[in-house]
Amino acid sequence: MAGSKRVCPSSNIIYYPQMAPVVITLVTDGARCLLARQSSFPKGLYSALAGFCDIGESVEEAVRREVAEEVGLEVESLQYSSSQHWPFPNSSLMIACHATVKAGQTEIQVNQKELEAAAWFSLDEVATALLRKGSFLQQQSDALPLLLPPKLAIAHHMIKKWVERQTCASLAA
Ligand SMILES: NC(=O)C1=CN([C@@H]2O[C@H](COP(=O)(O)OP(=O)(O)OC[C@H]3O[C@@H](n4cnc5c(N)ncnc54)[C@H](O)[C@@H]3O)[C@@H](O)[C@H]2O)C=CC1
Repeated sequence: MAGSKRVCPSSNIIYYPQMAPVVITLVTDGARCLLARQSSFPKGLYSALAGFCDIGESVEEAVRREVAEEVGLEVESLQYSSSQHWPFPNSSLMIACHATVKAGQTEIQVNQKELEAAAWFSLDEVATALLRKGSFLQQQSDALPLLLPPKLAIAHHMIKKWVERQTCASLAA
């Protein structure tokens, strides 16, 4: 039988492990993709938009709400991509989606409470950053090159998939 649990010996109440669903969305306007950073990220690092699902929300509703809340954009269409267990902060199920916004409605309004910065990046910029093997800790100068999440993160794979789709080519794993 699948599933872990603990039973309280005095009350017999069963406790099951908790896992929080998180949507992570790579937004594109067709030609560019939108990446964002929090002030806690290593210098130069940008990632896809992530946020915990609220109680009662579907994945689709969570994606639309997070994109609107964090960067003020309206999702036109979205597509589930893949998922990943993520142990931080205490077990999340990362649900990765690709989303598009309308070509004429791309002006970003960064929610400063949640993000330090967000910007559109071209295919060239992102493809070059994917090939970069820099260490986050070595970033000292103010003129920082774009850095992307490491291969263990689902965000990396979403960004790589987007580049592959745009170029119709497979990139090295
Ligand atoms: N695997 C990957 O590629 C990536 C994973 N992540 C993960 O996604 C999660 C969400 O990302 P962010 O919104 O940027 O995180 P965050 O750390 O900025 O969390 C935002 C806020 O959500 C609230 N929250 C709501 N439900 C929560 C819960 N069940 N557990 C903890 N906090 C909860 C808290 O108040 C927290 O301050 C984080 O755990 C982060 O590590 C984020 C980006 C990439």
